[in-house]
Amino acid sequence: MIRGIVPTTLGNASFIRKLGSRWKSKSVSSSRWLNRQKKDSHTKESKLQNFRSRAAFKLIEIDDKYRLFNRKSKNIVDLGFAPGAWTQVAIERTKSLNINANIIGVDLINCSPPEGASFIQGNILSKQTHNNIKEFFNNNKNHSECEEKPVDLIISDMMANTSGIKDNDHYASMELCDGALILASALLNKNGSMVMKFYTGKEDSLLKEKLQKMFHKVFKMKPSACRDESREMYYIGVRKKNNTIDTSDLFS
Ligand SMILES: C[S@@+](CC[C@H](N)C(=O)[O-])C[C@H]1O[C@@H](n2cnc3c(N)ncnc32)[C@H](O)[C@@H]1O
Repeated sequence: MIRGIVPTTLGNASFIRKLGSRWKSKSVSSSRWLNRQKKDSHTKESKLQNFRSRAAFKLIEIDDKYRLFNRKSKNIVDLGFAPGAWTQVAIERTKSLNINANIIGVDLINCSPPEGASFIQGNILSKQTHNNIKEFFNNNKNHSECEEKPVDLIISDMMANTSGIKDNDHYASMELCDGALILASALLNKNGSMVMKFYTGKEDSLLKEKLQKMFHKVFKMKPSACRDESREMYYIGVRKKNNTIDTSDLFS
């Protein structure tokens, strides 16, 4: 288990985009009573089912629809792991398929993984974190020699602390998605899949285009476990086209 790897500074990563002047100010929408009720019922249910957070239900819904966990899901990366509910779902779903999967959670904040998973503390916008993930799979081989890349599935629920300023939150989310895509281009197997959370805004279709360059099919989904007023949404990229996808193609 790798723990306590201190994140390197954001500025060190060559691929970090400069957000610059795109950051603009806008007001936040208020939450509605009905939504709060829905959230509360998921929170109660997550306690009943011993999930670390109600986020578990979002992944369960996505997987029920798109079957991300399958017999090939032997090596899984959970980006934005903390507090760990998605990893709990990954452990449950792979066990139910009789797969002894390597599951590694990655997060900026330190957090103990549930039994059956490992954890790296790191920033997805840092090259060092990508190297640490690669090293984890080099040391925990669970794939056949014919597979060129070590990862079969990337699940990303990453979200930076929201500011309430829609554009800022959107661009911060796009940056995290780019970090996840760069990881996928380097480590995800041909035919591997990916789910990523994003905060909706002007660059949604640009992100979709990048995913379409990498995956055979791309779907958009807002699980019912998300609050209606929330701008969070998920893209699901199914079956990576090639082992090697040049990041310069993605970002051109
Ligand atoms: C909504 S929470 C994830 C909940 C988690 N999926 C679960 O089921 O418990 C979003 C997480 O993304 C993490 N995060 C935000 N920016 C990140 C970054 N640059 N690198 C890695 N993790 C990040 C946050 O620290 C936070 O824990």
